Amino acid sequence: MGGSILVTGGRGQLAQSLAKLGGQRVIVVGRPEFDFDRPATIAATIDRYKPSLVVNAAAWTAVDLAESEVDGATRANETGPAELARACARHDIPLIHVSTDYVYAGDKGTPYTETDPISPQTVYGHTKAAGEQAVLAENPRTIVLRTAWVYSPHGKNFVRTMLNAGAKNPQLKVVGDQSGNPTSSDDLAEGILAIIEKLQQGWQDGYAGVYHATGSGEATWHDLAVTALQEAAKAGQPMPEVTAIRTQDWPTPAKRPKDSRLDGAKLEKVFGVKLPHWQDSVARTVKEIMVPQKP
Ligand SMILES: NC(=O)C1=CN([C@@H]2O[C@H](COP(=O)(O)OP(=O)(O)OC[C@H]3O[C@@H](n4cnc5c(N)ncnc54)[C@H](OP(=O)(O)O)[C@@H]3O)[C@@H](O)[C@H]2O)C=CC1
Ligand SMILES: Cc1cn([C@H]2C[C@H](O)[C@@H](COP(=O)(O)OP(=O)(O)O[C@H]3O[C@@H](C)C(=O)[C@@H](O)[C@H]3O)O2)c(=O)[nH]c1=O
Repeated sequence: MGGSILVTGGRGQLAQSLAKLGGQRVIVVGRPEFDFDRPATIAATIDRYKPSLVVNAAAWTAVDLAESEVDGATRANETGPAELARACARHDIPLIHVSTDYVYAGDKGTPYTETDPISPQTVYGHTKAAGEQAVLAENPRTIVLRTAWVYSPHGKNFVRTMLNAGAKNPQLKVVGDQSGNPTSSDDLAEGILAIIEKLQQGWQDGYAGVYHATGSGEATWHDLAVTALQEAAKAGQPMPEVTAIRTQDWPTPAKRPKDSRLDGAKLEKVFGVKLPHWQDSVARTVKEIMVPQKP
């Protein structure tokens, strides 16, 4: 398996991190060339590039909007990935498909392991859960990575939202009763590249299945906001007052899991991959965001 690595989701956080860190082997495709809303583009892209492995980093990630845009979310998160997995299977191409902590209900009270039952509570979670099942069924060489709370210096993510909000407002309110594992998009990309290196030594049947792949350590959204804003303050941005609020005080169309912490032991055991602690990675990411722009 020495050929190219095809990454879908071109302008997205994870695809951009893989493009940055993966070297010349990585080919990134995005819309309009590769579009889950136009299913003919899926097999056509595989036939065109004939990759040795595919990473599916394309998805509908607008959690609240998915509640009212069920068809679009279903095409991007379920039926599109199913077609992609079929196209890969026809050519024996391994597929790494990225999924989410939002497939869990969030009421377990301790970190989830991969054998715990899933119980999505939102359209986004349902479509991602159905996508996981579909890709695993369509291609026997599929690895599903459930990640969570992804942030990066680019794109739309909670860390950037907080930095922008903190630059404009002296007071912010952020939920402090939802827990999870913040994950740097760059760290996840490094982890995926390490998995691919292992796969290059030969596919083993035991590899197929679901893995948790998140940053080490846990946080509430309030913890994440405070850490990001403290790092920004070190670079000169005024530090706002950040009040921890309850979920019911920040109503959203889609219900977020209360506690979606994921246990990453399986990924470490099978592939030797453990992602860095979120606090270190948030500090690095905020520094990257705060670099003064050249005039
Ligand atoms: N962001 C997060 O916090 C988390 C993400 N994940 C999962 O990680 C993966 C990567 O997420 P991330 O990089 O943050 O996502 P982004 O939202 O940054 O990027 C998603 C990409 O998917 C593309 N896309 C959306 N719909 C379609 C479609 N119908 N056809 C083709 N491409 C499409 C978008 O294209 P365009 O630029 O053209 O709009 C975008 O480039 C996804 O599977 C996501 O579910 C899991 C947990 C947390
Ligand atoms: C912007 C903001 C949000 N919140 C709350 C709302 C919500 O409960 C929580 C997170 O907000 P967001 O809507 O930004 O994050 P959200 O879109 O729910 O993030 C999720 O995205 C998808 C793609 C995933 O797969 C998940 O792992 C997760 O990262 O913070 C505040 O309390 N204050 C704020 O100022």
